[in-house]
Amino acid sequence: IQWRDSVYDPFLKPLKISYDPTTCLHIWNNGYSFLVEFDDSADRSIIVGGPLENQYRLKQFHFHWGAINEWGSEHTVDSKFYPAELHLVHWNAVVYPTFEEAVMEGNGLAVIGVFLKLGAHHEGLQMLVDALPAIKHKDAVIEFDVFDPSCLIPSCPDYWTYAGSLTTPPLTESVTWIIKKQPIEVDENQLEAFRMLLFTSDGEEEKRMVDNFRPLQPLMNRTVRSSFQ
Ligand SMILES: NS(=O)(=O)c1ccc(O)c(NC(=O)NCCc2ccccn2)c1
Ligand SMILES: [Zn+2]
Repeated sequence: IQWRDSVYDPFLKPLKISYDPTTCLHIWNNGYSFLVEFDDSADRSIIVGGPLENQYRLKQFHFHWGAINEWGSEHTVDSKFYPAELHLVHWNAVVYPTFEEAVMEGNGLAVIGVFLKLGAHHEGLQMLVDALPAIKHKDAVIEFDVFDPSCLIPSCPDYWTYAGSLTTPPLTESVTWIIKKQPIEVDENQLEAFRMLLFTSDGEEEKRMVDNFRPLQPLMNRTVRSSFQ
């Protein structure tokens, strides 16, 4: 994202986020990141508005991070990397019967990206951090009863939005990206906790889960719109 090249779109609406914390199911290590998954069998945790034509259901959120604080995010702002980036993944259950089908279609997914910057301790994130030792290895999963992911979303309503893809295989061009302008602050211990996770299963030679971000890709002829002037 090059701030000066983004185009203010006055027709962009505020993003409306309504999450039900009791839809939280479990937290697990999938060997690429750690993710918190939600019950998406009904419209209980949804987003609507912003650049979106339909409402989208929350399915999971996960993070990408670096081995050191100099990099880790999958988006940059004026070529600046953040040490980590949160992705809240939603799918268009109005139009598609399943997430798997939505993944293959242009208006199938909406992912909210939130930058993490080094700073103050983040109380809401600490609940996740406290669970990480229990899911150190690939395929480890623990129950996670109640968690409200809106505590991880900055209060400032400003965002950039553009049409993009999944950042991991299958890399399908099905994502309306909504990147929040304001980062959330987390402290060094919290970032270090992410870096204690492993890509590897229990019993395998340990490989620390770090640098699980996709390299920057060319914007080509895409326009990034901003919801703010
Ligand atoms: N990183 S992202 O673009 O927000 C995103 C969102 C929802 C997704 O299902 C995926 N990708 C995904 O689940 N891929 C299947 C598992 C996998 C395969 C290879 C690398 C990482 N993860 C990525
Ligand atoms: Zn992601």
